[in-house]
Amino acid sequence: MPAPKVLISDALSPAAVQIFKDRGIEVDFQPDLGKDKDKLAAIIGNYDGLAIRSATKVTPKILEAAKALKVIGRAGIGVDNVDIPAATAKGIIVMNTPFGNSITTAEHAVAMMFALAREIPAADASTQAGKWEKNRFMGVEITAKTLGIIGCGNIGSIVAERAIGLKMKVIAYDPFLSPERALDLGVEKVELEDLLARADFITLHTPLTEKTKNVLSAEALAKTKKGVRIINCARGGLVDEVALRAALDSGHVAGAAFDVFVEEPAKENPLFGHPNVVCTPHLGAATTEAQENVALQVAEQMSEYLLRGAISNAVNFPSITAEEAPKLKPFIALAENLGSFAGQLTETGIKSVHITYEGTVAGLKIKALTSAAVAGLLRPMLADINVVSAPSVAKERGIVIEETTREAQGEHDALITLTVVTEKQERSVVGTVFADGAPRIVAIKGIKVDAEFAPSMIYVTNEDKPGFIGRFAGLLGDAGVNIATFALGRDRQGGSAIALVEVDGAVPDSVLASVQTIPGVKQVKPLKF
Ligand SMILES: NC(=O)C1=CN([C@@H]2O[C@H](COP(=O)(O)OP(=O)(O)OC[C@H]3O[C@@H](n4cnc5c(N)ncnc54)[C@H](O)[C@@H]3O)[C@@H](O)[C@H]2O)C=CC1
Ligand SMILES: O=C(O)CCC(=O)C(=O)O
Repeated sequence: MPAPKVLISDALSPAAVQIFKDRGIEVDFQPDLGKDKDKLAAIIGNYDGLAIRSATKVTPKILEAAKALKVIGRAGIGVDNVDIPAATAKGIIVMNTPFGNSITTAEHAVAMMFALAREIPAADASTQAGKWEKNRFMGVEITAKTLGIIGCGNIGSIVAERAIGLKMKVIAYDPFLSPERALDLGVEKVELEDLLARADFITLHTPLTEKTKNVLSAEALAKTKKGVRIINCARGGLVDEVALRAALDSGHVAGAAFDVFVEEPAKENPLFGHPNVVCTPHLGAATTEAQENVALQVAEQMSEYLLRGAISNAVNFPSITAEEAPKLKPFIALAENLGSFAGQLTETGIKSVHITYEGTVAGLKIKALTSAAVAGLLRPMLADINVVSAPSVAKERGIVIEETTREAQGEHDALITLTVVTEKQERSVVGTVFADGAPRIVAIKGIKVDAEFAPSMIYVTNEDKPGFIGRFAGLLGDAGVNIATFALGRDRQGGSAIALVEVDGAVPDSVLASVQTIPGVKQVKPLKF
């Protein structure tokens, strides 16, 4: 197999290039390419991996051209420059490095707080202009002041720890912060209104979502304490920039320090030019240490995925370690084939899917297996589905998915049972993986069989009556269709029977129609795996 190829289209630390090379991955380092979307679209089709920071915008158009792309690695935290639903729909794993730049970004927020409190940038400019304006710059102490943190996750918590060390009182608004964690951090968990009314400094550390957009709106700003200072080192759009400018102009807000802007690169901005505003060009993560951390980490993660199938810090797929990947592989194939078997027999809307993992397979990453089963199930109906996109597609369609794990109960060390409930019926199929690594079907609708999945198969359900096998084999023989393997099962003598037959090549419709006329035959279905 040729070595995978990775494109680095942003200014990552060169440490990443070395990691890829050391792992035997071909790497193309073009740090300015991300800014030229047409050039990126023209060459992206050649790569298995794309490593980026924030300048590269991975749009549906880029993804459309990315025919071989398997993984996008963001050397940083925010993945808002990647169209995740579009990448997911194409089965592309999107990874980030959730911790590598947190300390650095928290330190930037603290630096911005000091810059505001002591007007350092303006005082620096004035001093270097030879003005020596000792009386112009009257700062404020931060000791004993209240810091309001909006979003107390990785970065917010580090800011909280630092601020407590600086003898500030820290209050935090974060609906997902548990009371125990707040207690551990030594912060007071409050509602937004309370934070707005009490904070002397407010710092934002949430992602930009529908809920957090303009969390500091004109209305919210009006509820803040007069003289408040606001710091945003998270994402542009968390604060209404126009409303903030008005609050600065009126003197209600004493200062604002912004690293991130609604539009970036920010060439013009409502905040620019105000004497009490400090701005940096999205430098939160810009330290040697952080850039080295995230570059090394993203290169390691992408290499592990491309070479060993291990997934970590993916925002659109469960994590799988390099040790788990080879163990999972045959069960992923089994789950996908069981799903495909059920999907090919399903002709009405699917209401729910129940998957039972039994024995050793119950100890594996069942989320990944469920994704594979659902992808197999929906593929006969939806051509573009893949293991990464399957859960979200199922959710959009209102299909309920349930998983159960339990210890081995019968003769097999590991079993997967897939039960699909449609508008008309319930169908279940059971499979295992034998020691040779080949996935097999071991029961259908409660009837035992033993068959491997093959590229071309015929599934027949019939009444268990003498003569069926002879006639069936005769019809196939007369049509020149060779039978490779023949698996039979029945619930009881004279009851319901099934046949799962592997044939060489496709079976003409006319032959299937003839099989359907054999007395006692209920259903005949060609299957492909
Ligand atoms: N300026 C820069 O260069 C950098 C910016 N960032 C940005 O900083 C932000 C925070 O990053 P992390 O702390 O790593 O993320 P995180 O995911 O660890 O923390 C985010 C926190 O926001 C909270 N949150 C979510 N919705 C909320 C809401 N509606 N109201 C209040 N809180 C809410 C979450 O519960 C979570 O605790 C991200 O947007 C990230 O992209 C990160 C690194 C560098
Ligand atoms: O790569 C950068 O400089 C931006 C970092 C950032 O915003 C993030 O990690 O979310």
